[in-house]
Amino acid sequence: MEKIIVRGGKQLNGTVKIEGAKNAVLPVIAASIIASEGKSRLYEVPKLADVYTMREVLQHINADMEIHENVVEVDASRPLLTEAPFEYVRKMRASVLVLGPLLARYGHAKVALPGGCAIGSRPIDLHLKGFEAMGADVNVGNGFVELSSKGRLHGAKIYLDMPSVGATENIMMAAALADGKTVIENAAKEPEIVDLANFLNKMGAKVVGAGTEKIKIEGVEKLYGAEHTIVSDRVEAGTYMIAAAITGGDVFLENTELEHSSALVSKMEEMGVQFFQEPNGIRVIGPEKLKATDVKTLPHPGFPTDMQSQMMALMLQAEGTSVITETVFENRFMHVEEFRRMNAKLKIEGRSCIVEGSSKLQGAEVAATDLRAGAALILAGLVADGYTRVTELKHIDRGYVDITEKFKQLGADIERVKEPETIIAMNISQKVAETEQSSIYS
Ligand SMILES: CC(=O)N[C@H]1[C@@H](OP(=O)(O)OP(=O)(O)OC[C@H]2O[C@@H](n3ccc(=O)[nH]c3=O)[C@H](O)[C@@H]2O)O[C@H](CO)[C@@H](O)[C@@H]1O
Ligand SMILES: C=C(OP(=O)(O)O)C(=O)O
Repeated sequence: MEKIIVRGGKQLNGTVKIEGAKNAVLPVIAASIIASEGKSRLYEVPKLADVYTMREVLQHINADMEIHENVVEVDASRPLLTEAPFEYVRKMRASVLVLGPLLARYGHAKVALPGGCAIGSRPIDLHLKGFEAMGADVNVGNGFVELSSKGRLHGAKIYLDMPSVGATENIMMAAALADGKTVIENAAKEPEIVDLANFLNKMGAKVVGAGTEKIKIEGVEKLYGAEHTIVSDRVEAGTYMIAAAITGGDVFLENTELEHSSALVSKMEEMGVQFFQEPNGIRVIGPEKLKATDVKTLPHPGFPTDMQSQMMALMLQAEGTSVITETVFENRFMHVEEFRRMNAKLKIEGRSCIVEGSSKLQGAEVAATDLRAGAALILAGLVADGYTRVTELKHIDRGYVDITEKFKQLGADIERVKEPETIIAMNISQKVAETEQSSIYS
């Protein structure tokens, strides 16, 4: 079994490069299969497990996707299959984003229904409501959702009961090839939605209003391959902002901008953290003492749920009591139990978690329950006494490129080890490791 082992107590300083966003690249790759002519070339693609899963999905349906370092090329000009089985959806829910493109291009799409996951039940009813409004027949059965339309989809006015990111993306992609005009009301406003709209427009689509609550799409007959640079990952950036803050360090985040992280930055400023926008990135300086604050997760531009667990790690070090309220997902507090294993004082009341600050965190063996929870446990490990061993790294690998190397470059005592090789591979503070060996590996 692989583990990330962190020894707390190091202040982080230096520069870290932020990758292209996972939540932008996945829909953009899905959109690239709408192009029946020409290749798409994508830059700043993060080398994440999810990107490789997306390649498996594309290869399964007969599209060609090549990854060369941070550049991805997609050629979907051959006839495609229109079915994606459960093995991909199980690994990565974003596989459902091929529904809109396949339906629009072929009038048929069949994808395994995603189940619930560690953060909630996550239905796709709003995606289906949108497709139905555009003229698709929707059949759900035997663990699959099957969509079909007689001829081209038609434009429609679609109101989303909540601003779902995935539903907005799927509907936008389907509407790009539909006959007539589609209007999505109460659309999601995330920067990743804007990135997808920009890519679709480069492919020949006519999308306006992305980033606002009303998106208008005038359908066209054909889309073409296009070149695009993926927007930078605001959640990866936020994770390193918290790393700087929690260790009282000074970190420069290259390839990111404050504008996409306003809610997080405001909250961290309230806690005493300083931010400086510089030409090519953001400098973050942690204070000597952090102040408590309260946070409620909301759709963008509200505080992102994908930063909730990392924020909890930071609040555990603040002076005073903080409250986090999770409104986006119904069950995104699985990390609370893991933090408690590190001696954190946390109490869940309904959709809120009361976080007692100034915790003397202790290293422990803890499991990443989802990708952000995994990152949050590493952050807590940076300030805990002794060694924190984080397991279930497959979650972390879905969302973070080279997380161990990046933290090490900033000065953290951190290693990723395979269990049998643990003792040999550990070169973190070798002397201390030797003296504490019995407690670390017991
Ligand atoms: C690949 C990707 O981009 N993932 C992000 C995306 O996920 P995802 O697109 O799945 O998230 P949504 O915005 O769709 O989900 C938000 C809420 O709406 C509910 N819902 C959603 C669709 C639907 O048809 N019915 C319904 O009830 C969900 O259960 C959830 O409670 O946005 C989330 C919210 O910012 C982020 O945490 C994820 O990192
Ligand atoms: C929940 C997340 O992703 P996904 O929607 O891909 O599970 C995330 O990125 O935090």
